[in-house]
Amino acid sequence: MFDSNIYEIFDSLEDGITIIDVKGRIVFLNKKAQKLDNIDLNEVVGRHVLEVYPSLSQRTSTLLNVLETGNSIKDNTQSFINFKGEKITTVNTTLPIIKNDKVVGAIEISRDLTSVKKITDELINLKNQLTIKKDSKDIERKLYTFMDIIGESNEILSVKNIAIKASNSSSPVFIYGETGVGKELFVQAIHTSSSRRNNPFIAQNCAAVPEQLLEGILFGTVKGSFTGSEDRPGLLELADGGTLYLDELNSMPLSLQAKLLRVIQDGVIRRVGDIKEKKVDVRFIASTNLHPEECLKRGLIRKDLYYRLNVISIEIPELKKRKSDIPLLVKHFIEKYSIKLGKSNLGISDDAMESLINYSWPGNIRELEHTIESIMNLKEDNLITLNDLPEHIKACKDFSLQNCIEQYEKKLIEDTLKICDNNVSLTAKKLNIPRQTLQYKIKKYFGSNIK
Ligand SMILES: Nc1ncnc2c1ncn2[C@@H]1O[C@H](COP(=O)(O)OP(=O)(O)OP(=O)(O)O)[C@@H](O)[C@H]1O
Repeated sequence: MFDSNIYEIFDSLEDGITIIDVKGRIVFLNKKAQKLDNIDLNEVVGRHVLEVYPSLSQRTSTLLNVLETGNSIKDNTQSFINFKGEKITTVNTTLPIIKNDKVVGAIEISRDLTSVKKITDELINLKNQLTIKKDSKDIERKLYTFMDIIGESNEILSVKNIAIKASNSSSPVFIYGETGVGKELFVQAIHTSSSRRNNPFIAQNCAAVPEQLLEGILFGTVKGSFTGSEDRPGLLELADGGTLYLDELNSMPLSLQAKLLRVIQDGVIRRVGDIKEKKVDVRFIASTNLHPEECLKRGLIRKDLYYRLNVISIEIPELKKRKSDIPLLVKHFIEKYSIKLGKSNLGISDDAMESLINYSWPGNIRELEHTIESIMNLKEDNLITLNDLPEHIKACKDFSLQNCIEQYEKKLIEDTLKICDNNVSLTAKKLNIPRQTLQYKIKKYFGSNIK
């Protein structure tokens, strides 16, 4: 049917390839397809598809369907038990082979999603267990509250303010913020402060699972909705009464976004392949780490869905735009990992802190947390110094003369105040400067007035 060297190319592919002729007889299975089905090409070549795969019928075989209609079938999820008894899940695209305007066969390309499907099934089971056992003490999942959000900058306080208001309602929320800024932290805090706090909180990253499986994960499936499917609730059902957080919404296929919009508007869901509808009461929170305008411009998010979700809008600023929070966060993570690693609470030198403040943190708070964690794992003494920092952060120390003089001045004032028992007049006398000048410098360096 094809040039002989194309079969060699097919054999080198990661996807399974199955080819049948116009009579439905197997012409070729590449190596991956033989592995998926646990079948030897020599045993099946020339035999009819239904003879080789007795669990299929004229109606359910996509290859025979395509042969009959001449139309291709795209992204069809299929789960089946192969000849070794293994459960295999593939996503298939089946195309007619046309010569001189006539269908002379069909080709099926199968992407192996077995391991991904296994992981997503386990994930749903786990989320299911968490929701079912929400009242039992033995499986208590600690969700974040507003108390866990560290930061006193105006930027973070105004975001917190909006989020606290959001927790008083059940309206949808749309959150935008770069990766690692704390979106999920805020979402959890909104849930735990809301009236839904005793009901499920479920988070799903839309980019973490293949598009073809996402619909089943969200909406659930019924037996027979696709080959090998099972009766299983989706996350929308599991989140009933609670909050569903959809992270990286821009990775959700547009067709699924349309179905989601219907759920938000009508409050009813239908499992994949089901005819019955079910009422659900879910609070929706969605987020993206790409600016919403950009998502709309690139057509990654449906406009109608965006406007429906953006009832309460929250934008979490990057860490570099709220540098005054860095010292607090650093201290918080030092404390956190001191407890976790069973170490005494470490200190941090001024120049190390200065580099941490000056660095731009493209990975935001997650990067800062990992940096502190990794330093603390290696640390043997009690003070984090410039030398403990990774080179790219260390390089952020400000070596300008003005800064060096200021750092020296700060240290000198600190030491003299200590010697003088925090008596400002005595310290000023010792440093030979007017008392008011000293008071101004104390405020500048330490942010407080020492009497
Ligand atoms: N203000 C904060 N105070 C304390 N910890 C924080 C704060 N913001 C973020 N974190 C911590 O930083 C890490 C990353 O936060 P989170 O997962 O909420 O970020 P995200 O914006 O949802 O990231 P992504 O977009 O990659 O999903 C978490 O360990 C979280 O606890």
